[in-house]
Amino acid sequence: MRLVSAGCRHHANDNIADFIEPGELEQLQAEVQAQMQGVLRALVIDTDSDHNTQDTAKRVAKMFVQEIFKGRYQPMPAVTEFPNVTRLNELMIVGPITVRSACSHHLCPIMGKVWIGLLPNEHSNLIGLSKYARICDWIMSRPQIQEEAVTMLANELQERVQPDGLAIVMEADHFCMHWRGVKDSESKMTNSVMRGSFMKDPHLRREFLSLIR
Ligand SMILES: Nc1nc2c(ncn2[C@@H]2O[C@H](COP(=O)(O)OP(=O)(O)OP(=O)(O)O)[C@@H](O)[C@H]2O)c(=O)[nH]1
Repeated sequence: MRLVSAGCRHHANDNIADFIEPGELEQLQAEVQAQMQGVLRALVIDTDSDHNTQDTAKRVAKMFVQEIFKGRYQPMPAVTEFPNVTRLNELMIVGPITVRSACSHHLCPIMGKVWIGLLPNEHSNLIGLSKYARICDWIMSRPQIQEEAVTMLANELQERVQPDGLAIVMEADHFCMHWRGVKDSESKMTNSVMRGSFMKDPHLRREFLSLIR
């Protein structure tokens, strides 16, 4: 309700941490548990006598809220920014960072890897290496589609680091294609975002792409 009156978008891959008051996340998880119990009932699973599913609704609610979709409910991880004192302006690459996400359409897992390339300038902020993986995990721990996930990650890094160039490549397995539906277990999705000097300079782009192979 507060989200609606504030005009705040709350799509599957949006973060709503600013609207969660202390104690509300526990209430939200309890509501997910109750609704999940209803889903199991609708699936005609006798959770009273089936010892394997007695606590499934509780486990699934905890998994959604505290684990696999935590990037919707928790604030962005703290990121310390350091000034670029030595004026680094060479290509740097972080990766492969492991990606664990889920597709917005079927809530099936997306498992993959991300590579991040940055060309800082003297005004850029440098952030600790582990923070790339933390920010990535925060963005990916939501129901996503891959195209929007890489754009969200790029926007977040652009804002923090303000580099001259930013490149992101993501390669992932989509279990909605492997496990169900078309059942094509070999195909992967690869996409990229190239900004600033990676867009303008084909040599830089080639150097990045050759180093991540
Ligand atoms: N573009 C894009 N599509 C995705 C992503 N993850 C899953 N999908 C696709 O989203 C589509 C959802 O399609 P629908 O036709 O509405 O659903 P469906 O009938 O269950 O589709 P099938 O998977 O073909 O059985 C499927 O083709 C999925 O493969 C993603 O990250 N990006």
